Amino acid sequence: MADIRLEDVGHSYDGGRTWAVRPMTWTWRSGRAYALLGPSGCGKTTLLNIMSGLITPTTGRVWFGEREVTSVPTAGRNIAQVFQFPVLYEEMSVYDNLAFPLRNRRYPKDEVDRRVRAVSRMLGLDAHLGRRSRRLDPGRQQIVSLGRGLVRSDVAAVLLDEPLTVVDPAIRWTLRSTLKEIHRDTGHTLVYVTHDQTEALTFADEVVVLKDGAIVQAGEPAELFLSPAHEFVGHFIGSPGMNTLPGEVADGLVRVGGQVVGRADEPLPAGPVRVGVRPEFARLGDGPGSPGLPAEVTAVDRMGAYDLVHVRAGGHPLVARAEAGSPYEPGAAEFVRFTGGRVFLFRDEVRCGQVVPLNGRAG
Ligand SMILES: Nc1ncnc2c1ncn2[C@@H]1O[C@H](COP(=O)(O)OP(=O)(O)OP(=O)(O)O)[C@@H](O)[C@H]1O
Repeated sequence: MADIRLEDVGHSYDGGRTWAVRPMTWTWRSGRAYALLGPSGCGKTTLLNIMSGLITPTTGRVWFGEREVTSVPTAGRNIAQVFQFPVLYEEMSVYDNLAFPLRNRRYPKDEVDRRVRAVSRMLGLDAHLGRRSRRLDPGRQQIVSLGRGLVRSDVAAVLLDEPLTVVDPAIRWTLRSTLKEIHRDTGHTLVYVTHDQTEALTFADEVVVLKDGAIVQAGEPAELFLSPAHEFVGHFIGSPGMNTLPGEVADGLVRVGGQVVGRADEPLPAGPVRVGVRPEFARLGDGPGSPGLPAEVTAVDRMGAYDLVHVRAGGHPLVARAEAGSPYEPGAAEFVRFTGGRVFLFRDEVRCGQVVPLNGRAG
């Protein structure tokens, strides 16, 4: 297996008027499990199809290790692909469907049997191996398709395009951890397309966030949560997502609604900024001294495990997270303190700095 490298790769469906995938240079490292995460229409499937060879990109070159494959069709790329809906031979048994990709590559018979049974066991298909595939419900057929994608060990990559959509939500969690287990076992390079942050964060070693055809940030799940480099990542990841408040920087001070929140950690030209803080790092009740703002509670959502406290701070709505059963009630005046050194400044959606206490380090 080798890295898959996209060199200035972009794709337009309309002769260059708009880009479904904007020209990008990016490497999928061999053996890693990636989630390709983004909203509908951001270019995930197009990017996946460029890797698999279903689409020849409008610009740029695709490399599998030292081999350029830009114009090589799918069959010549040694890729396994799993789609949103089942793709299998309905008249064949589940066993034969799983064995098909191996027999096709002339794996020895006992190796075929060993691999089919290993994948079947992990995906919970043992009781169905002898059944004709068309007799299975669509969810289980999709699990067989997943098995077909994972059964070979010698593929350049396994590309999965929203593979669990038709699977019963109750078993999606189990399947995601099974996929991780299979990944650990085989060391495949996996690229898993999803628009669901939970799916991405629970599955991947690395999450690649795509917006409007461009990668805006890639990193481990914790990094995307704790240190969003782009406003979109702050909003799209987290539940609820990051608060963003319109603010101003002048002489190193950051203000929201005319109130000083804190100081910018590095020199920034004066002008508007957006101040981003996740609900998890917005705490009520402590006095000034760290970055923060006076706030008035407007509503409290009692979520069971925790409370979400809605406030107006500096004239803008903001959500803070509190312990379950917190004492806050609508109308109460509080101070919302930004904790953990995780208040970020954004300009043109891109992070340009951080807010720190007026005198001292990030609080
Ligand atoms: N065959 C096509 N012809 C023209 N435009 C297309 C075609 N396929 C996709 N597009 C457009 O390209 C952009 C990216 O689409 P793509 O399907 O890659 O996004 P996606 O992130 O996978 O979306 P979804 O999650 O809805 O499948 C969208 O604006 C889409 O309308």
